[in-house]
Amino acid sequence: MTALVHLETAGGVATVTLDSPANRNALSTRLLAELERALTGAIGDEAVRVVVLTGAGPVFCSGADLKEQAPAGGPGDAPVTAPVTEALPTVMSLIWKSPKPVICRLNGTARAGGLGLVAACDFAIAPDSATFAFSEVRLGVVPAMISVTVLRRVEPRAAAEYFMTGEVFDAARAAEIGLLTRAVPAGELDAAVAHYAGMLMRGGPEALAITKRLVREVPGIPVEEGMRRMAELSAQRFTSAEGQEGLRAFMEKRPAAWAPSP
Ligand SMILES: C/C(=C\C(=O)SCCNC(=O)CCNC(=O)[C@H](O)C(C)(C)COP(=O)(O)OP(=O)(O)OC[C@H]1O[C@@H](n2cnc3c(N)ncnc32)[C@H](O)[C@@H]1OP(=O)(O)O)CC(=O)O
Repeated sequence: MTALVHLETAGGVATVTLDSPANRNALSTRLLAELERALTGAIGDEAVRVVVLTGAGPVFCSGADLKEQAPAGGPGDAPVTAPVTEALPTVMSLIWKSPKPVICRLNGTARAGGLGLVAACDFAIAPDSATFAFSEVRLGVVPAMISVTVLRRVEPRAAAEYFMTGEVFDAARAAEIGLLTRAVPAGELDAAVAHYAGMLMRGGPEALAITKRLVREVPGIPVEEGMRRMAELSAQRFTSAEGQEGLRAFMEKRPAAWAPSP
């Protein structure tokens, strides 16, 4: 059986590719299981500093596999199961909680569940020709699982507009509302991804993992408690082995020599 997800690692970057272009990389049970395995492998590999998630073909991801979810018959049939509801949250959580930064390299358009993956990633870069839609309501379902990641990236007015209308919007608008980090000309996509990956490689791996957690968690902490806890954390970091190496490298005018990723 041909794999639906590939994992390749080179120069500290693990690239995870959704490879089911015939159905536009729809999130089938099998694709999600392979995606979970590939991400777990990439995140757990101490040689990996940055994970890139991308897709093969013209579309990054068309969302839940609608053929797998579809009812088999007519009224009176057994209730339809929804396998995507077991696996998609697991995969989004893996990306969200990964101590390593995850860049989504959108090879093209994305819809619904695919946008849950996009929003789970720390960075998302797409060609300016890509289009987006939260098409769930038009199918009589809801953007429930993906709302957990999308509502942490997209500003509320835009989320209400696009969740409730299902309207298609372009990459420039997706960047404006916080769904994308950047929309770039298609020919500049790989250079943009390499640029971000290169910058991420320069940071201390532990510092990056902690900073990723801060971005997630600090907005939920009351201000006074946040001030106290972050001052403690900052003091710990200046005296940590990694912080000390960063400071020595600065004094000695050389690149820091980081230990492997946590
Ligand atoms: C997670 C939650 C909900 C969901 O995710 S619901 C999923 C909603 N997704 C959609 O509504 C997207 C449907 N697809 C499209 O709109 C288009 O295919 C596209 C992504 C815009 C790409 O258009 P393009 O013209 O490039 O391709 P085709 O439309 O000709 O499709 C080619 C081929 O692929 C099949 N296909 C496309 N999308 C899916 C899909 N999601 N599932 C299964 N199969 C799909 C399509 O049927 C064609 O197949 P043929 O056999 O060739 O006809 C809920 C929560 O958050 O809780």
